[in-house]
Amino acid sequence: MLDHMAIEKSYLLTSASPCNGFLHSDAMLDYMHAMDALGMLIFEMLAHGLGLPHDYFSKNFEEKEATMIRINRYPPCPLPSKCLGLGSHSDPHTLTILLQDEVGGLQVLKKDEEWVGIRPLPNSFIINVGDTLEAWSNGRLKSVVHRAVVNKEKQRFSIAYFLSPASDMVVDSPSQLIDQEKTLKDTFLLHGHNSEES
Ligand SMILES: O=C(O)CCC(=O)C(=O)O
Ligand SMILES: [Fe+2]
Repeated sequence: MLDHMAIEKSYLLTSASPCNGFLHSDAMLDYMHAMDALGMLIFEMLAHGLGLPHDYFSKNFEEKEATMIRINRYPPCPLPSKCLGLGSHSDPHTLTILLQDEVGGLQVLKKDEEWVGIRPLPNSFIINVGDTLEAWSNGRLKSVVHRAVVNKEKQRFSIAYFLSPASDMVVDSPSQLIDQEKTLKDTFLLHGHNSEES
């Protein structure tokens, strides 16, 4: 079952992570399959909202060799302002489905360059549009810049599932999303933020 999935594990700040048992487990594979299904549903809703055929995005995700999962662990830090949790970045993929625990630490950069904390909500996912989907939608969907900060008391976990189409697929904006105001050139004007992570 693993052969069509690329699994990347990343333990931030430590290599002694209690996540080890989860990797390669049935629970992990079940989780990834559930995220694939949720991702396709979201793609269909986005396509509908953009006036595109319902499978416009989702039909490109048969190949999953570039889709990956990452488990992030952020240990507590006595001097949080001096610690790098996960630095400022946008996700380069299409969609990120992020599950975070109750600790909190995710922040999003608003247009006015202010960082705002994303309060954890029980039983919920955070869905990020990535750079590839921003380009694919000719800039209609925005890839958001975000980071994760740490705190003094509690360790924090998050699980990020990054959906990607086949790695050799040419991402081309549909003609329905190109007009006088949104010329195709805009597609390539992705914000210059660093996508060093993910
Ligand atoms: O841990 C978080 O809340 C953010 C994780 C993230 O942005 C990532 O893994 O790309
Ligand atoms: Fe991210």
